[in-house]
Amino acid sequence: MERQVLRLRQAFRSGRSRPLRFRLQQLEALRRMVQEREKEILAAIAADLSKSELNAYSHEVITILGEIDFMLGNLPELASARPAKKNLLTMMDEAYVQPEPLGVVLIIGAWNYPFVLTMQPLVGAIAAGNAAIVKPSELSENTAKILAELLPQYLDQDLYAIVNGGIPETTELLKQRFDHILYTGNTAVGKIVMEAAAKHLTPVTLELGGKSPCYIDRDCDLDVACRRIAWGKYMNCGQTCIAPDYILCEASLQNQIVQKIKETVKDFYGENIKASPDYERIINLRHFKRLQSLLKGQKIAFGGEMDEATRYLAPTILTDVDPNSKVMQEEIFGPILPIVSVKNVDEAINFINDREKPLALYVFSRNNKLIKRVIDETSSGGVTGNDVIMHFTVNSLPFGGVGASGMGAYHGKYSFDTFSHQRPCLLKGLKGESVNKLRYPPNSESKVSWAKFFLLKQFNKGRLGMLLFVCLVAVAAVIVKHPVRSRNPDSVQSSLRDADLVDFPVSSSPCLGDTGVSCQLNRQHLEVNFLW
Ligand SMILES: NC(=O)C1=CN([C@@H]2O[C@H](COP(=O)(O)OP(=O)(O)OC[C@H]3O[C@@H](n4cnc5c(N)ncnc54)[C@H](O)[C@@H]3O)[C@@H](O)[C@H]2O)C=CC1
Ligand SMILES: CC(C)=CCC/C(C)=C/CC/C(C)=C/C(=O)O
Repeated sequence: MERQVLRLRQAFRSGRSRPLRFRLQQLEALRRMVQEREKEILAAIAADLSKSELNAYSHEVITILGEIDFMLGNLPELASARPAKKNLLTMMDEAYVQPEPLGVVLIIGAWNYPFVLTMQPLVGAIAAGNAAIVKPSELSENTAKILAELLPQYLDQDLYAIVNGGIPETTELLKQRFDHILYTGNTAVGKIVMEAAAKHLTPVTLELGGKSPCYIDRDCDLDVACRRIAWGKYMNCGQTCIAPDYILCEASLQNQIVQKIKETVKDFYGENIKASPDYERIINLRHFKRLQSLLKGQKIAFGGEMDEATRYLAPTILTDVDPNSKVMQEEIFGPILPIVSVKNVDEAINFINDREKPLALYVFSRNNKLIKRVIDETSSGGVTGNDVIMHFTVNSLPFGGVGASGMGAYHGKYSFDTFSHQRPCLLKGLKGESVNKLRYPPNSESKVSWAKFFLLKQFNKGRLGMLLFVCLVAVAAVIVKHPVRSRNPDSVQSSLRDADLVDFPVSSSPCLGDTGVSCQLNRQHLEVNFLW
């Protein structure tokens, strides 16, 4: 492992991954890989999650193609330096923020969307100019295998590597020094990753899980709400990090919701759900048994059928769920939908705030004010109002958790930023020492006042602004000097001590050219003396 990371680091040091042209070529190669090897990729995802190839395409491949296209279209702008605002002391200088790659990054993916959760971060890492190691989940072994086969055929092998294996391999990888780690998976392993990263002071993005609540208001189109919730809950057999985990609603709505979701499930998957190509299976026996145990002692209002041999668990709804029961203590990550009664929206808000911050929050209502209120009075990684999951698909929105549901974010521009360092650059010339005097020792009250004047003023108006500024100073000089002199010339003259004067090198202004003009500013009387 150590050697592999070293090899990538050497390739990164060579500077090969930095030029825009190279990054664009690699992203195009990745797109070619997805297009040319689509069949193999879809077959692998389908095998891992008992998913139809059509669903594998719409759940995973579309997102990656969209992300690559976004980067190809926006990379020149994302990677270019951005001019920064300046203060009076630096107005003659060049100030900008230059995004730069971090170095060698590690991407650890989860099994539930095994292609998108490894490839989408990789697109960001390549776009930002990094070298990267990708570690797919061992639980989605077919996708892990096909990625190990395909990535080296399309991408630069010295810069991008794939490591397959289980906990021992990941543990070994985590001992190495990386410049960033993006991990997707459960919270317990998230802590392991963060602890390992801390040893090298490596920054982390943690894409974790949690229980994403779904509040249904009394004033709502229940048909629409239930259809959308059923789609997001039972997609991928509930194994979606941002699936609505449970429903909060007034007790009077419970039976209608059960009825409407039941009808929707029939519309979606037919009478024989087991035979539907659109209904997936639980990833493995361990997760199947975990889900089975969550049903113990619960009132099953719908579903509940299961088949251990094929790891089939029917779309299920639990009613009158006790908030203290096991199913309400951990992320469900399966097709079980508990309904918990609350008296009103206030109780729903308190219920949410009494628990860890979730990865997603959903609110259904005709009343936009109520939706905004729930958003304002709670916290979550992301929110969709009157739908579920869909904020994930908008790549101009950052995707990530908060609190226990994670830290950092990615997708689109946010991926680029996650894998970049925003480097502040200030380029000064070697002239202007007369102004610099105010920061050189020995210090004085006067210099501090001038430093305040120069540093606390922003100046970003370009050459024309500069000219205007100089004119203003000149006008100020004329206006201030004459009236003050005529009122009390002695006090002005006596206050013109050396300590109060700062040379202002107008002559170094590019807009004035080398005129030899400079002026002295007197901080106490706003006096300007031109020295020709
Ligand atoms: N925020 C997000 O974008 C997403 C979050 N998730 C969350 O992920 C969870 C499901 O994924 P998991 O079952 O955790 O996936 P998993 O079992 O595939 O583990 C995730 C990764 O962690 C590694 N890993 C596992 N145990 C480890 C250990 N002891 N030390 C080091 N590395 C280890 C695995 O090799 C794998 O690459 C859910 O909680 C879900 O909500 C899932 C998808 C997306
Ligand atoms: C056709 C369509 C709008 C599909 C939506 C696909 C989608 C958003 C799937 C969820 C993706 C995902 C990676 C979830 C997760 O992180 O668990």
